[in-house]
Amino acid sequence: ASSPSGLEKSFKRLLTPAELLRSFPLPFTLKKFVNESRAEAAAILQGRDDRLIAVVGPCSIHDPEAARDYARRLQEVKVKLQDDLLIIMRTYLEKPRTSVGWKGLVNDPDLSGAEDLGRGLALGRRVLLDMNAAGLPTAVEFLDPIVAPYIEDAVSYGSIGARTVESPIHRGLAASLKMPMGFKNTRTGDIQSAVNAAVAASAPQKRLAPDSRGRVRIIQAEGNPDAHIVLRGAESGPNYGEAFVTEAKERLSKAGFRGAQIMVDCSHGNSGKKYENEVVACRSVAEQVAAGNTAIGGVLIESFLVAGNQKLDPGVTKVKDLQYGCSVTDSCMDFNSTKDLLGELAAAVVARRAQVSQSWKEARTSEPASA
Ligand SMILES: O=C[C@H](O)[C@H](O)COP(=O)(O)O
Ligand SMILES: C=C(OP(=O)(O)O)C(=O)O
Repeated sequence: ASSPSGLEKSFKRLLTPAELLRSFPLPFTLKKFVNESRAEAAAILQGRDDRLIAVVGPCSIHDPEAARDYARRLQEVKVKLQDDLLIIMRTYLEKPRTSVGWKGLVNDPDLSGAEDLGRGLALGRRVLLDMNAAGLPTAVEFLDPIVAPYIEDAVSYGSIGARTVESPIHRGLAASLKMPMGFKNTRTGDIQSAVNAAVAASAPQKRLAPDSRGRVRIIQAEGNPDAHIVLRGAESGPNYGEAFVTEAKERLSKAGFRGAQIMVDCSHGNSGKKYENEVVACRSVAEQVAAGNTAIGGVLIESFLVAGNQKLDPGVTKVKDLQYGCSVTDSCMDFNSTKDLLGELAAAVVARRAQVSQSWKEARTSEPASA
């Protein structure tokens, strides 16, 4: 095949989404599991289910074996706390960088700078299938819209990140994805951009996208019924406090969203990228929930087997020298701290449940999720 731009040397044919899905299919039982997990997350975000969503896992997946190891442990906690939390595993395969850096498993599966995207897509999809098979629904950030059809059937919760939240392309992509989609505030802390994105993604719209055979088509996106916002803090400081949650809720109401819950990302600007601060952010959320705050629908937590992070310089770092179970992107809390924190969040849900009146419950269940 020849390149449309004439750059034959860099032009390599990729499997179509249909071909990759045929090689690594999502079995029927897991398809059902994904659908059920999406529905559970949607019910929480609409306030019909009083649990919290906890999206928990490494900042990025770089070692599929360590991801499987982590998933086995997280699944036990998921089952134990399922009456109060819906635990979903952060299975982030694409990393948006502030300037340069490793771009994630899909872009560079060998962590070498070779950027073998064909292998990356296949490996990324297999990791998602493995997480689902281990009993964990998955969450990803959707970054490159071309990647989405290769993986989206195996994803139960999606995010549009702080760097792309204002992009009409990403808003349009979210409008056609079938799982609840969270929109982050910008890196400068602009919450309104996330609200605007949620409004835009809720609307039915036409967009250009490749179909499963790679042919570009005009797609009719239905609009995402569970678009919501995620407070992730800013360069200037955190925004997980009660005043920010109230402000976000007011902005959502003004934009016509009444029942939509807010998610709080305990990492990034809310932790200043230090895992120790993530714990502080998460405890604040737990306290707000325990005190009866009904606007909070969940948290995102960066966590791996061991605490901290390590430097990965693709092409320079020797992969065999990397520490097992330690993040190669943002710093993560370790598994034991994660387990304790999830227990605290579950206890906060129990406390909220005990004090939130029947009339509130009735009011929430009779409200539409979005106007
Ligand atoms: O979640 C991960 C990082 O915060 C994001 O990819 C940006 O990282 P960077 O600022 O190190 O590029
Ligand atoms: C990059 C991420 O977050 P944010 O968009 O909030 O920086 C992430 O969650 O991996």
